[in-house]
Amino acid sequence: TSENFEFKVLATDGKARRGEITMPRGTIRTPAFMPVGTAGTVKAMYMDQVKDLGADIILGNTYHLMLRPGAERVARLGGLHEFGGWQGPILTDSGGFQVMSLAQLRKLTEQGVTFRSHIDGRAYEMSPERSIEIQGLLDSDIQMQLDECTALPASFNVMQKAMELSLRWAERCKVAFGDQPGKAMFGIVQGGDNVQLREQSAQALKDMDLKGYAVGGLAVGEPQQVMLDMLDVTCPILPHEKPRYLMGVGTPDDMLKSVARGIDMFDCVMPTRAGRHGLAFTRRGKVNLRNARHAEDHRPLDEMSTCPASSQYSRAYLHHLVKSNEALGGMLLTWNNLHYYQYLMQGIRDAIEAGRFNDFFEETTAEWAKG
Ligand SMILES: CNc1nc2cc3c(cc2[nH]1)N=C(N)NC3
Repeated sequence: TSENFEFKVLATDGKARRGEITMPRGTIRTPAFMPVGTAGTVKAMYMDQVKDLGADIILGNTYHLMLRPGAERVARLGGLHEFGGWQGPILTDSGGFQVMSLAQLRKLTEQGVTFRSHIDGRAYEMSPERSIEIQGLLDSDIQMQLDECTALPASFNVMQKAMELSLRWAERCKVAFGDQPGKAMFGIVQGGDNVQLREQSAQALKDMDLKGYAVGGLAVGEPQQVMLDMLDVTCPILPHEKPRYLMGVGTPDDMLKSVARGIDMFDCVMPTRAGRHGLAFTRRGKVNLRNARHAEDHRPLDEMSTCPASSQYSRAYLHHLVKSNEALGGMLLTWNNLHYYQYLMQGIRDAIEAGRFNDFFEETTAEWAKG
């Protein structure tokens, strides 16, 4: 660990990077997958399990936590780490995306966004300054700028206005964040699916000399190739020696292809949400435990896995739990899925170090097809 925020690229293989971020609360091995802990909990998991399966950092959401239990309340209770029992680094999203996707009666101006809570309809306003203030009250280690997320498809003009507003908000967040050595504030590249806007956004954020850079406004329903094309444009402009975080991504396939284009950090609700809905990610592809074909299949999901959820329960039992909507079903599949995601990230990190990422990519995708 270090009293500062330091990112080092330890090895490269093509555009793929193996690195590490050292911070006071711990070291983040990259490429990294961050389990989503939206409301201060990784749903259906104990934090000890999350740690044991290899996660170095988790994600929390400003939007959800400011509505409930409230940022000032979390601060009075010692901050998010103390509150939820996660002692490693926490990255918090700024609320930009969640306000646009969850809140009601949103009104966006240069100053910020006003909205009503999707929980109880109470009115709130969120400015870049307030978002950074909330993330500070949560004692977040990596804080995201407040940005305007446009849904795709959108007109050039809409994407341009949102990208330019997000740049002005990045400046205001940088000022509001100030100088906090052991913490970081990341900018977010916007620009929709437009090459020029993406280039402008990345270049302008690079000139702000921030500690890290997220690529946002993607994984909002656009085809995977559009997302990958935007990475091909954005990553080469971003500074080599700063971490790159692709927000909201993604499936194992998304992550392999994004690592190949220079991405270092990921977060996605896929493994946890899919787990609660009966979908298992395994080294041999996806397994839908709702399917009747598992009803008398005594094999575990993956007998070779070191995760008990994957090796010590039959598919038949998991099928029964899922069909019966038993709490244990979501618990075991969430555990399996997060374990698989960390197993995949470990394989990616090892492969880059060994200079064999392309081979790993081929082997891994071929194994998924085996089923
Ligand atoms: C699930 N897809 C997804 N795309 C995102 C894009 C963004 C984000 C969160 C996301 N999640 N948070 C932001 N503050 N901005 C961009």
